[in-house]
Amino acid sequence: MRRAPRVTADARSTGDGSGALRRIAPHARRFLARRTGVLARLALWSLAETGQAFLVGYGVARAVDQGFLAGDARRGLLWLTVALVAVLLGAPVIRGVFTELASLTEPLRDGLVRRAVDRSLARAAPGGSGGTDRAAVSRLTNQVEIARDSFAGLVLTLRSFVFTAAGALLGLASLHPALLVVVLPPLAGGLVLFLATLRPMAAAQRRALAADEALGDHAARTRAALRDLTACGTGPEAARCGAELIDGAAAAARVLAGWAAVRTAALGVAGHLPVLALLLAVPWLRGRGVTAGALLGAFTYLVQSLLPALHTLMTALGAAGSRLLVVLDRIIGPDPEVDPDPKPDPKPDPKPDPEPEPKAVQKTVLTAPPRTTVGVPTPGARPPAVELRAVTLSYGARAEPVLDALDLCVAPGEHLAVVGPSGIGKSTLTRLVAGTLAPSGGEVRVAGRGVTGRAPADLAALRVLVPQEAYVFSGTLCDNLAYLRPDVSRADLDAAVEGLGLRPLVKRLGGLDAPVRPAELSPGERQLVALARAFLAPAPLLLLDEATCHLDPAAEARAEEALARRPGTLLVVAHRLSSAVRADRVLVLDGTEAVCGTHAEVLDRSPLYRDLTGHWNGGPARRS
Ligand SMILES: Nc1ncnc2c1ncn2[C@@H]1O[C@H](COP(=O)(O)OP(=O)(O)OP(=O)(O)O)[C@@H](O)[C@H]1O
Repeated sequence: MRRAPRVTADARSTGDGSGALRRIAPHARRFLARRTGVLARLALWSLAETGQAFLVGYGVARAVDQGFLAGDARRGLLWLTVALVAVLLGAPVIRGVFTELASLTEPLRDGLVRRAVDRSLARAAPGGSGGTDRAAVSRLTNQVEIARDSFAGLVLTLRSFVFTAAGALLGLASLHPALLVVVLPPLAGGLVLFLATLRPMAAAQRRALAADEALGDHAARTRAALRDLTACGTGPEAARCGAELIDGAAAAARVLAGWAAVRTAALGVAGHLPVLALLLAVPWLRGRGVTAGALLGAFTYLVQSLLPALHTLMTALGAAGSRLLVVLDRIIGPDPEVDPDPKPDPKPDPKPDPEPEPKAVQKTVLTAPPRTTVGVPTPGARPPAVELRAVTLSYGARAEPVLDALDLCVAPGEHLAVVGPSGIGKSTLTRLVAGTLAPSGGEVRVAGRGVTGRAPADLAALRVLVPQEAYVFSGTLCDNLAYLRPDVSRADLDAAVEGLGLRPLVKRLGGLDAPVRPAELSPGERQLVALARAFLAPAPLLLLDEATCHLDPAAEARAEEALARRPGTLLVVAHRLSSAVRADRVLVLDGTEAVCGTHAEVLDRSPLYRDLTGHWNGGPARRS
């Protein structure tokens, strides 16, 4: 997998925009990669803006030099008409741009709403972190709209700035290269000054949003508990707490306003200095043969094209850009409900990066610990239970890979937990190992045999995959349990029932030979049946893809321990910390960097794992 520079887990909490950027970037790349057609059409419309920007200044310069100053008023008017037509052409161009823009912003809005609803439901559902997700209302309404509007504004202005600036700078160069020498330095200086304010501004924006959500949450809680507060006489305390939150929100808004003022100052410098520089440099430019028309054209470029585009860009990037980053991070990034504003970890990262790999080989090699195997199996030794060699998986020809050059080696008998944020590729990995999905590149081997293209019956002999939604068919309970091993003995069946904790269900149904009506089983019971069926399967490798998500922690622990005791290898997509802690090793997928090791090792090496454990614990992560 590609290695990214190490970013500490607290980058998000300290409000550092780079942490949010790192989390958002893969999603953004995937989103844009799926819309190359729209982007190409936008670029085509925008090219017209380049021509328009070029013609406006060029027309004015030629009108003066070749027309009015040369005594040819007709020619002058003709060039001015060219400039005027260029301005008027802006209307159909903007119409085309807006038509394409909707194809970018509406899917973004729909995706964010889906994500916010999913997260809220996951929190509220049994097995989720529980509680009412009050901030969801803010995310679903206010924040999604902010994201859509900010994104639209950003695309509009970024695109307009790039294409207009290209046209204007081309025009300046075509009038006289010396004009660029005068105009470019103050312009670039202003831009750099402005860019320096972006990070602190994003941090201030994040704190303002967090304060806003905390206030909303407090108001909702207080309203719900009004009777109790009055009965217990703790109303004044709740009011004091509310007042503190209001003060905090006001302070955050003031800091934000302060940065907005600094940004406006930077905008003033960048917006006016080039004009001033051009005025001061007139004698020098005249000495270099710059004509009066070229000077007038240059002023037209500055006043008409470059500076308005720069002004809009700065306003959009400063306000919409930082707002978009912060809002997207709150909707897509780690659940902000868990840890709205944790304190930064005062301790420096105790360990440096593990031995860095040569830059040319940008992949992560994750081998089993030496006690079980070495990277390359020795002749005669048992092959690894699972082996991934430079495995890459993209769901589309031009889609960003979900897994990128991943190497992994799991020893026979090992228990590996796979963790990572939602949508990172955990199910994709299990499907690749199960052989139901072919990699775009690289090789997947189970027990030393390639799985790609293998017949279903052969695959069934190698592995069992238990997905989140367990399948139970009509028949007897015994039929269901013995499905993958029809010749199973009664003693083994009993061992599976005991081990997996199925006894209460067997009793309720009236014995192993009682008929099962799948609709009458709870999701947890269905999962237990599927797990017991996998427990009895002869295949040496067991793949559980969140297959215990409907079980309570105790039932999950009992089932996983039984499955780990079974001879064979266990690969579990974990959705609770306890599930990862039970495993021999944990594989953390985070899109740009995969880390594998024991729970303690990955806790130390992976900031994402620390974040996840913090989330699972219902509070900030602790180092063990
Ligand atoms: N059949 C598919 N076609 C296109 N994209 C897909 C397909 N299946 C998964 N994806 C995408 O691949 C990425 C990884 O998905 P995957 O289901 O492997 O993630 P995950 O880590 O298991 O997520 P979760 O924990 O939410 O189940 C996601 O962006 C998902 O939208």
